Amino acid sequence: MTGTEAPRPAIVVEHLSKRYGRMLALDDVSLSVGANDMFALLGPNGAGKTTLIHILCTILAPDGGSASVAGFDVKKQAVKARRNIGVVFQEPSLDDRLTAYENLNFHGLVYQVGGAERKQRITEMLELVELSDWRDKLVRTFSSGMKRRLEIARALLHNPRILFLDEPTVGLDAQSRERIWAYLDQLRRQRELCIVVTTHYIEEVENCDRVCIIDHGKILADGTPDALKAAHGSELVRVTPRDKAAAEAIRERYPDAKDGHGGTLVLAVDDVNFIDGFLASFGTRVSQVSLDRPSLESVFLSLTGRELRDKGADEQDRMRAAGRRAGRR
Ligand SMILES: Nc1ncnc2c1ncn2[C@@H]1O[C@H](COP(=O)(O)OP(=O)(O)OP(=O)(O)O)[C@@H](O)[C@H]1O
Repeated sequence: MTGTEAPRPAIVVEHLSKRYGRMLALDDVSLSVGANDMFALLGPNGAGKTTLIHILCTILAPDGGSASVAGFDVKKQAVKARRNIGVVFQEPSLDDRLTAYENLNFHGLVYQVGGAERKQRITEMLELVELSDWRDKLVRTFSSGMKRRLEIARALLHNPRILFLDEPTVGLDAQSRERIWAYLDQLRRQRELCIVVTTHYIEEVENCDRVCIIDHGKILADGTPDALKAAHGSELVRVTPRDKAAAEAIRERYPDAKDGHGGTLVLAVDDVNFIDGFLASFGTRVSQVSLDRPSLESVFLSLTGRELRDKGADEQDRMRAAGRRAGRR
């Protein structure tokens, strides 16, 4: 590459579509991701994130459009594309009966990483995810967070150019989630690596280079967190009505009020005097009022008309985590 050439994107997606029967899971999706980008796909359950990741990982064929990863077409050059990617799937895929080392070693063998290099990479990757002391322990003795970390180590073992992580932190406690993001940050500082991560935890994507908001199989917005906030964000006032009648009265006065989580109502405001006016009318009929600065949450709300973290998503998280625990038994 000469100094004047633009770097090649790691991922290029053009007019991609995918159906499951009558359900259009991806609807004319186009995007491109830079070689060293941390790119987040943000959307609620069922938005189409996993479908997109599965197509990019070559395990699902699109119905229309095209996609390439690391310059290789996912349909026509699937094997080459696969060599350049590492994947952490939503569902755990380690062999519980093997040790951490054995899981990584097996992966290295499958990807034909040579003996000496394999050993060195295993040591490095275990260090990265702080599991060196657990190298020879059976994976079934690991916590969910440790398993996720080991899966990240495994996905990186063959030195991929692109790392896909499908909801890597779902069902994990706050501390484990933070650690996973810390490893991803560290990785990007060490080497050129494109990281594509799906999540429905809005607070996790604030530090990504780019965020792509997806819902019902369509991309609604794509940009840096700051650009998205500038273009679509507004201040949000979140109120908790004391009772049903209060909620109805607020809705009547503010027909654009959206349902927030925990029975709250969310109002997008652009008038600095809004709260004074609101409290004058409803101060005695609400138990709580809070003001959120423009955030990705408000971006999501203004683009989709609802909040991302709804009760259903929380419930699904709990069920998934419970399912994983049951799977371990
Ligand atoms: N194998 C399948 N057969 C039928 N419908 C499917 C299949 N896989 C996904 N879907 C449907 O396609 C839509 C997109 O699903 P997808 O899993 O890609 O979404 P997602 O954003 O990853 O959500 P989640 O976070 O719940 O995984 C959903 O409505 C889902 O129910």
